[in-house]
Amino acid sequence: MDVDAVASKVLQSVGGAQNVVSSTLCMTRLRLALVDPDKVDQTALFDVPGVLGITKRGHSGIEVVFGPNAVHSVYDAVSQLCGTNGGVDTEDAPANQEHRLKVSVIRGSHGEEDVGTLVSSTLDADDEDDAHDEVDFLASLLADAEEEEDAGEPTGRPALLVVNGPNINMLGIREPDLYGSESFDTLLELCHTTAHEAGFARCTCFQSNHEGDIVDTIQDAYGVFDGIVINPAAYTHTSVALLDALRAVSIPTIEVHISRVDMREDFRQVSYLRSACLETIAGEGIQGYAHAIRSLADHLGDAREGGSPLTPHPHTGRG
Ligand SMILES: O=C1C[C@@](O)(C(=O)O)C[C@@H](O)[C@@H]1O
Repeated sequence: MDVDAVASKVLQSVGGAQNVVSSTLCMTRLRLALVDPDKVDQTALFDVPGVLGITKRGHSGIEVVFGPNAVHSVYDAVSQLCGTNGGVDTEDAPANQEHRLKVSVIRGSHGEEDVGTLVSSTLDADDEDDAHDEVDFLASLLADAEEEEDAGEPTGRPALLVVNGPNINMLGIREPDLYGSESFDTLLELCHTTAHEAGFARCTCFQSNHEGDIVDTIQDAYGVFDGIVINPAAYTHTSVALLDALRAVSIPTIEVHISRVDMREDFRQVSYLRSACLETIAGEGIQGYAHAIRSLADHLGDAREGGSPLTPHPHTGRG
């Protein structure tokens, strides 16, 4: 990944360096506070190599998820282009910069010794198996980003958008008895890994606590993404606007819920979006997203084999 190019594309997509008030980073995300949030071109941001997801923050903040490896170098490059040093959220930032440089080494060299040492000192994994899984995941993200960047032309494989509604970013903290103890970042990793394995060329994850932002994202997906997996969260039970947005773009969509909504309060039994979705998957924890992604891949594959046209894809030429 050419980090300078990535940083410059990120800045262009958010309205230029002059639109950035401050940049900070945490373990996996670049956090930008903006002068004018309307200048963000979300579609362009989704297209930046290495971007795993986007989360809106309040009125004028945006978080761009790069994963624990790439985020540091992108942050440095962004800070340089903005002429700021930004700041580090010390709560969850790694202890020192040496570690992140080591992480980038694993992409090329998979010498067991290097990896073991590297991981035990950087990723805080509980045991060696976890550490190796984590390394494999990081390496696969880098490989994906590079593959996309190098290809620079249509792959013929579909692009996936994963949308999460309000409070899903609180996974792991939020009512763990209902939603499990895995974090939102773990969910993002799962979506990326599964999408890659299922044959998607690209997987972009978006989360917002605001209904209008989700409507905008679904509209912007038209002509850009071939399939959507959505957990509308509480908007499931209230939002005609999200239903209309899905109908407007008519992109094949699967609805997913972490908990068993059908066994909960009466008001959760209603889904305004269900009629615009191919399928609803509920009660499988975060693995429900993996199920939904695989099912969507099957559907898109069947649609192609059966000769039914996928959504036109003027942007990338896919579909
Ligand atoms: O926020 C959520 C999460 C949810 O969509 C689920 O994933 O189980 C179920 C919704 O009722 C709730 O408002």
